[in-house]
Amino acid sequence: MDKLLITGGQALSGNVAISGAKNAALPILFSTLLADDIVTLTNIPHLNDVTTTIALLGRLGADITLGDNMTVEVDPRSVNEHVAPYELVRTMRASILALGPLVAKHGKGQVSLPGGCAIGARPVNLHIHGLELMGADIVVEHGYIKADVPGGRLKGAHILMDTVSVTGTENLLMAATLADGRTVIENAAREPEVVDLANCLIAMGAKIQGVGTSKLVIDGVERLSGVNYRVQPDRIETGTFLVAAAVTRGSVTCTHTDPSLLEAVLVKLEEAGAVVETGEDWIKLDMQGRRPKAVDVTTAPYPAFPTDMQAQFTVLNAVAQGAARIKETIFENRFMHVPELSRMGADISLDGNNALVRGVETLSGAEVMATDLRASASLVIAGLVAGGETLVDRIYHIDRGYECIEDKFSMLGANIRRVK
Ligand SMILES: CC(=O)N[C@H]1[C@@H](OP(=O)(O)OP(=O)(O)OC[C@H]2O[C@@H](n3ccc(=O)[nH]c3=O)[C@H](O)[C@@H]2O)O[C@H](CO)[C@@H](O)[C@@H]1O
Ligand SMILES: C=C(OP(=O)(O)O)C(=O)O
Repeated sequence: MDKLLITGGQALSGNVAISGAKNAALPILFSTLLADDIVTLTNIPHLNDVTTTIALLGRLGADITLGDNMTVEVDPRSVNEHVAPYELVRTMRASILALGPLVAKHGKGQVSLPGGCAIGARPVNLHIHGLELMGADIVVEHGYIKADVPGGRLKGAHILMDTVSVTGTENLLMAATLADGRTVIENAAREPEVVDLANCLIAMGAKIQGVGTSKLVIDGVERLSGVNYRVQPDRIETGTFLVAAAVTRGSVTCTHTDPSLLEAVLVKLEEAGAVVETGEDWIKLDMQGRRPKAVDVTTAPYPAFPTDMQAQFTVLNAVAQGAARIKETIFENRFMHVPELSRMGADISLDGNNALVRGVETLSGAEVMATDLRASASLVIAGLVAGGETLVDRIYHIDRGYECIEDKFSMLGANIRRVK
């Protein structure tokens, strides 16, 4: 199993090109199932989750061609299978996004219940309930969600989401594009990845109003066409590199990104003492050799501070001047990086969904275990600033969501390499 070996102590400096967004690429790849023609996607990141999604689309019968520079061409006309099997779904929760398109386009679909996940229970009741309101008959048995639409076509419905759910909104949005009549999704997620998906669907011919707001109004159409679509930059990868720059007291410019997607994160980095400059598609962070100041963080749905940046800010606070509180409001078990950071010398007390982090002068390198995607990223950042060597085990989590992470950090001057 691969591990990352990091010798800490270098201030990061230079430019890093940000990849396409994992959490936009995945729903957009699944949305190709809705089309009647070839969909060509660009800026698709080279990640394990993307490979899994492509394998899943292929298993359903789609014809997939990989081009240069991570261009993916999906021809969904050959789809003849409607079951997303456990062996593929278990590695990636986003597989649930096959359900809405299958049911909308083919009138039936079966998706294995995504397996247990490290950061919380993550039920899919909102996905199921929304599809039921649109007329699908759904049973959950033998570990599968089995959906069938009497008459073959979903009907428009009024759906009030109990909780803001990103993939829940995406699944129902995709389903509604081909339903008969109007669907209204209230309390919809406003995350940029939902917006990117909606824009792709609109380019395919979908009729969607309220994009980027908490009320989506979708008038179903008979068919969606093929399209050429470029996936937006990854705001979480961007934020991860910016925090790494801040923690190592360096100066890094993220290119090929979009500062407008990271407002809450940039505000917190400035509060921590970083000098942040932005252009249309770049962000430069300069710590000017100074130690960051501790910043309080509360995670919440977009446009508030993202849960996917919480672990990285835990590390920032762990080496900052002062103490700060981190409150996680989205997932009930998203502090698994804390015991590992404590083994590296961090001073963090946990109380339910609150962490009190008291900054220490230095962390010390240790063997640590990656437990989930962003927790893993936080351990890498900790390794970059710690004294001595850090060995991060179980980095298959990182490979789900960060493209060539060791190459990108190496180019910024980090001493990091992949070992077997
Ligand atoms: C592939 C993808 O895009 N993953 C992102 C997505 O995950 P994901 O879409 O799984 O997260 P959700 O937005 O659905 O989860 C938000 C909260 O709603 C709860 N919930 C969700 C659905 C449901 O049917 N019932 C229910 O109770 C969840 O347990 C959680 O407490 O949004 C999260 C929140 O921004 C991010 O951390 C993930 O990186
Ligand atoms: C939690 C994440 O992903 P997933 O929803 O795919 O587990 C993430 O991207 O941080």
